[in-house]
Amino acid sequence: MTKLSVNINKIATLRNARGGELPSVTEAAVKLQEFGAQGITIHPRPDQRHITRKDVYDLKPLVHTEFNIEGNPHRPFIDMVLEIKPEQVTLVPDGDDAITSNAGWDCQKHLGFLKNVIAEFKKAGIRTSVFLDPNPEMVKFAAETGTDRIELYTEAYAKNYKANKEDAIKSYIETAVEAEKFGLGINAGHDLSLENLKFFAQNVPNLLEVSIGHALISEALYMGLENTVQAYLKRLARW
Ligand SMILES: CC(=O)[C@@H](O)[C@H](O)COP(=O)(O)O
Ligand SMILES: NCC(=O)COP(=O)(O)O
Repeated sequence: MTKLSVNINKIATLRNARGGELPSVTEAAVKLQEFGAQGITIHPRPDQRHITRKDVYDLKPLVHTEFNIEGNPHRPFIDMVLEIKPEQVTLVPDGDDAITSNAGWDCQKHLGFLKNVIAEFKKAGIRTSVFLDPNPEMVKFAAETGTDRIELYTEAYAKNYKANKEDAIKSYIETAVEAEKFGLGINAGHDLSLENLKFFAQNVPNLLEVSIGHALISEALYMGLENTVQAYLKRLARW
C-alpha cells in the first residue's frame, strides 16, 4: 500500500493572506489525520511565505502519523529539523526565490554535501529522502549519499499525463526499478492529483509514499463548495 501524506503548505498560504489564524494549519493537520491522511508534509521556505517556523513547532505534537519536513538543507533548516525530529526529512534543492520546487538534486555534483547532511540526520534517527528527477542514471549517486529513500519529482509526469500517459510515466518506472536495485525506498510528489494519481500508483513499482498538496487542497475546495454554500443559505433562510 502506498501511503498518502497531505502537504498543508496551501492551508498556510490562505491563512497568511489575512494574517490571522483562519484557516488554522494545526486544525487542518488534526482533521486530515482524522479523515485518514497517513502523513502530514510541510515545506517551510526561508521567506516563510506559507509554513512558518512557528507552524513547524506547533505541528510537532499534533502529528501522530508520519511527519515529513521538506526543504533545502541550509543550516537553519537542518538545525530546526534536528530539534523537531520528524519521521522523515526530504531534501529539495530549490532556490530561495523559486515559486515552487523545480528540479531534483544533481547527486553526483553535490555528493559530498549530501553525504554529510544525510549522515547528520540519520545519526539523529531521522529517515531521509532526496528529491530526484526521473533519471535512472542519477540513482547510483543518490544511493552513494546514504539516503534511505528518493522522492521522484512528478511535475513532468503530471504535465504530460493528458497527452500520453504511457510516455509520461516511462522514466519514472525506469528510475524506480533502478532504485530498487540499490535498496532505496521510493516516494513521489509534485502536482499529483485525483486525475493522474491512480495510473502512477499502479505502474511505479514499490511506491511507498506520495505527498500531495496543491491539487488536493484545490479539489477539496471544489468538493466542499456545495455543502458550504448550502450551510450558508440555511443560516439566511427565514423561519
Ligand atoms: C518538494 C515538492 O515537490 C514540492 O511540491 C513542495 O513541497 C511544494 O512546495 P510549495 O507548496 O511551496 O509549492
Ligand atoms: N513533495 C511534494 C509535495 O509535498 C506536494 O507537492 P504538490 O502536490 O503541492 O505539488
